[in-house]
This record gives sequence, structure tokens and C-alpha cells, in this order.
Amino acid sequence: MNDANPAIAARATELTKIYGQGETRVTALDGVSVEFRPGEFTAIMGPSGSGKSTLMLCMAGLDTFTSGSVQIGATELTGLSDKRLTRLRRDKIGFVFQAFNLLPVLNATENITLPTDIARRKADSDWLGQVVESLGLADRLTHRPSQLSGGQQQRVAIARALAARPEIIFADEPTGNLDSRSGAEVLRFLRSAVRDLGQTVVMVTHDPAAAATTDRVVFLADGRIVDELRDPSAEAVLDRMKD
Ligand SMILES: Nc1ncnc2c1ncn2[C@@H]1O[C@H](COP(=O)(O)OP(=O)(O)OP(=O)(O)O)[C@@H](O)[C@H]1O
Repeated sequence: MNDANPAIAARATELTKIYGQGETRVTALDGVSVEFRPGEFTAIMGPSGSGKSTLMLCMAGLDTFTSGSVQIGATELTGLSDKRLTRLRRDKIGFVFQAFNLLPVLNATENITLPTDIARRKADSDWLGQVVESLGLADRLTHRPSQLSGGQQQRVAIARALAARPEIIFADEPTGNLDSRSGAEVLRFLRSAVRDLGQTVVMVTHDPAAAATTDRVVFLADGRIVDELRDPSAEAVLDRMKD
């Protein structure tokens, strides 16, 4: 944690990401500064190509950036060796993708603990118990992904991201592949990870109803933050999207 300001889970400062060169040069992020506080659920919205996924990938240490800085807790990403970056990703950052990325031959428990098993660390069983309980997975732990609904599979992916008790979870359209009922279910469980487990979640979404379940919506356009709504209603989000 940054001693001067302990109330930050992650922060980007003047973050810029340029892809390609010459004619193919694209400025995907153009000086983005944003903070995410512990225990807050944030939605990132914006038109296609506005830089939402790029922001998540750069902040999660999954892609490099051109200039600016990213802090996760007290740790500055720039200048970390590959080894330390890998460790930071493993210990402090959870990532949930649109595709669930579960291994078909492993059951739910094995999928959830795979990253900690690979790191040869023992997951905190009390914490795992709480995660499984709050995600409503207790009676599905011996099921393989093919025996679970899409919403349940995404909940397993969220439990896997929560297993190491990360500083922050980045979720890139976690409801994108789900029907509306499973999507609503996943949002309810993300919400409970924030409310009941004190986790910090940042989620990309195109859906105003999904955004309305969060504490705060940050709007991107052309690689810049152009607006922010607190305690959003779906109507307010829709109104803002029409601008
Ligand atoms: N690997 C890449 N190489 C070159 N350009 C890229 C690459 N990834 C993204 N871009 C470009 O960067 C810009 C931002 O892309 P990004 O995927 O972050 O947008 P997005 O807001 O997540 O879009 P969507 O809602 O369609 O997923 C786009 O113009 C995109 O074409």
C-alpha cells in the first residue's frame, strides 16, 4: 500500500498505450488516470474500441504500456522483473474473462485451487469456504465444467480469481457469454464478493443493467475517461450512453 494513501486498491496515472507504428499506430489509451478503492465495485463502459480491455490488461500486468504508471496496492508495476510481476499477478490480481477458461478434466474445486496448487501454496481453507459459500457453489464442487451451467462455470472462474484473496479483480465482460438470467446471477455473486468478502472488482460491460449493479461507472471514449457516475441507475447509464 502507498503509505500516503492507504485507501487505494489500484491506480493508473496518465496511462498511455500505443499499438503499432506509422500507419498502423493506434493510441488505445491516451493518458488515463483512475483510482479504484478497496471494497468498491466499478463498471467500465464505452464504445467498441474505446480502450476498455486495454485498460484492464495493462492494469492487471498482462500487457505492457507505453507511458504512465500503474500501482497495485503499494506496488508500482513499472520496473518489476518478470519474476516479480508474475508473483504480483498471482498473489494480488484476479482476472475473469468472458470465456471461462476452466479445465474440462478438473472438477470445480480443482479448477478453483489450480493457480494456488501450481504455485505450490496452500489456499487458506477458511477463505475458500467463504468464497464457495458466497458464490453459491457448495453443492457443485465435485462437478466438472460440462456438468455446470454457464452461470455456474463463470462463478467457478470468479472463485478461482478470488482464491488467492487478491487486492483487486479485473473482469472483462464476465456476463458477455451468458443468457440474461445467468448473467444476473453472476452479477449478484460479484456484488456479494464485494459486499460480503470486502473484495474490489472492476468490470467491463456493455450492459446498462449490469452497470447499474455497481457502485460507480467510469466511461471511456477514444482512450480517455470522459465521465463518471456514482450509484448509477440503469436509466442514468442509458442517458449517458446516448450523449
Ligand atoms: N493487439 C493490438 N494491436 C493493435 N491494436 C490493438 C490491439 N488491441 C487493441 N487494439 C486497438 O486498440 C483500441 C482499443 O481496443 P480495446 O480492445 O481496448 O477496446 P474495447 O473498448 O475493449 O473494445 P470492445 O468493446 O470492442 O471490446 C482499438 O482501436 C483496437 O483496435
